[in-house]
Amino acid sequence: MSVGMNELKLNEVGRLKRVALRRPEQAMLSQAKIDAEWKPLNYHTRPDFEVAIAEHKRLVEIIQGVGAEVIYLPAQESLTMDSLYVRDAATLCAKGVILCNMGKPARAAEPGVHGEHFRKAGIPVAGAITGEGKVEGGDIIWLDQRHVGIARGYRTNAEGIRQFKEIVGPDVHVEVAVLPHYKGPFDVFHLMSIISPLDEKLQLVYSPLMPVTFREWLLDHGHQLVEVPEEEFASMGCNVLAIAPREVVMVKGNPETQRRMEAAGCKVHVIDADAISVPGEGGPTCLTRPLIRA
Ligand SMILES: NC(=O)NCCC[C@H](N)C(=O)O
Repeated sequence: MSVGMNELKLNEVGRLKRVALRRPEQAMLSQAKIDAEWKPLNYHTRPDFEVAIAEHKRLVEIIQGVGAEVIYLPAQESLTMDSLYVRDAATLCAKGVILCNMGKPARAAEPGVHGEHFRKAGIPVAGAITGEGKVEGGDIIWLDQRHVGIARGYRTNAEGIRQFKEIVGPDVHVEVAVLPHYKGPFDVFHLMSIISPLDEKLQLVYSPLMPVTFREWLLDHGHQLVEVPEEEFASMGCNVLAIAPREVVMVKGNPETQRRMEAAGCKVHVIDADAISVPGEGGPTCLTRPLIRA
């Protein structure tokens, strides 16, 4: 089936043309807010506000380096500093943005703020996950226009997946990856914790925690896998943002993963992320909500 003229191109690897972010200044607001929130939100350590601002600026420069337009999401009283991780509150379908319904209760207000801002900016909102349905954007990867992977885990439930399928329609194959318990319901463990697309048929994966059916499905569809070594999983080696095909942003401290991606022909930008990624476990994919890709 051909892609209609006004359909969004759905993939996670095309050159970024438009992307939404929220700066630490609007998500974290101040060191006092960070100090009040980091433990209740289950962060590993206390992020430093000034370091976060500097690290985020560098990420933005890299993204703008491929010509992407950056849209900044606003601050809002109802948001916690988890709102830095803008990917999770929305996902996409061919007709526009789908607002999510967060599996982490403390993040419940985020999709509403995304929606309000997108509507004001003229970005089409095509649907929303509601009621008992839970979906977070980090649990969804679009492989192409007609194939999408979604995780069933602690952040995305069966009712959320049912609603997502209804919104994307019968022409899209939705492959469900049932995640393992791993560290339990209070940890953050998304589909994108174990897979990051690098190119159309090239995926960075952490196989030890991959559902067998999902891994086999990728292989059956001709995908090649670059493996993250065990010692680089906890340091977010597997959370890598493609800003163009085989051009990626990764968190520093994962040299073997970097070497393997370079051996697969990737250009790798390494960012310092001691404040914006490591404490809250949100890597470059979580920090960005791509809206338009080539
Ligand atoms: N897509 C992602 O993996 N997002 C990371 C979100 C981290 C945030 N501290 C959370 O627990 O939701």
